[in-house]
Amino acid sequence: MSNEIILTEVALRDGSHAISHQYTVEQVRSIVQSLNDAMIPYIEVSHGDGLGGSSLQYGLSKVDEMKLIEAAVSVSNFSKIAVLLIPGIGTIEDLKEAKKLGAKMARVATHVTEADISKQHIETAKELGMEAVGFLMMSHMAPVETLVEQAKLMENYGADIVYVVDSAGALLPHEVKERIRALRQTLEVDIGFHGHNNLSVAMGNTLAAIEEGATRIDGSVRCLGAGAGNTQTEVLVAVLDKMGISTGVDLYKLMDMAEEIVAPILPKPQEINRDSLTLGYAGVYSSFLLHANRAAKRFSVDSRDILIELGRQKIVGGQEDMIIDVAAGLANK
Ligand SMILES: C[C@H](O)CC(=O)C(=O)O
Ligand SMILES: [Mn+2]
Repeated sequence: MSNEIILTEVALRDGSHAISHQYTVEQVRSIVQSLNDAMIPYIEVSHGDGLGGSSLQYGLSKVDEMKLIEAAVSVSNFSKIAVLLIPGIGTIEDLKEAKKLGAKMARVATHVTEADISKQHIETAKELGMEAVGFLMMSHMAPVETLVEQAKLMENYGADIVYVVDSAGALLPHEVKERIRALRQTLEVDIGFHGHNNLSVAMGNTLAAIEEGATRIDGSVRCLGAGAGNTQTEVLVAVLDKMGISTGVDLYKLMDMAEEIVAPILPKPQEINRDSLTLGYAGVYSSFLLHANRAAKRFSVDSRDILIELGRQKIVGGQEDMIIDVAAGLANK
């Protein structure tokens, strides 16, 4: 277990799902400024579904994400700005534009069995002089051997770090352990973990990942992420400090910004309610939560039934239109 952990704050990307992609330039500026003051090493800024995500399918952004990235870069002299890119949603051109605006890290995300589509994006990120991260989403859906094989592909393409991403918040601590352990035994590069708190085990999963050798960890202040949110960054910093693990982050400053800057912009406190619990229970992509809530209202069906059916059909990111399909199907039954 390492005694140093490098954190990436994801509220300005994963949290975009929770606020229906309505971040303003002013909000991004004040959040980044205060995260920078608290010495958070990396801050991710993009549409919730990554560069190019603003669309009818995924949800329209209030403000062009390039403007948000530009604002973030303009107020951070310590923190590095990261962007998320899902090949097929975001393009190489989007990545070049983000790099031009000052983004330093590209996190290239694919479904856990589809790492091969990340090749040109990881290679381009490296050619552009960016740090490249391979981000294997919905990691609960593949056996450990497949995860290892896919992570190895990302490493071979040039990724500096490969993440196990528990997009559905469905993994339990022993499952995180076996995944991180297997990656640690196989890969040369750093291993990361990104959790969601739908089953209330994001913190336990994160600590399990760290125990097995993960050194790059994601969190969101006030759990501002999709579903019930991510591992809560300010809590994680406190817990790691108690364990003698250094993050370099100023805990009081992080607590203050969470309370005074982030809490007031939450539409409602992030909590595990029956819908977010169902995400973790059924193994459904956390960003489907608000889409399922809207579809449930529109078709007068129980959102839990929609989520359970999406889990049964193994619907993954990029198939948001299936949420409507499933809801309409349930309404017709
Ligand atoms: C596009 C997704 O929201 C990426 C992510 O944060 C996850 O899979 O979890
Ligand atoms: Mn996430």
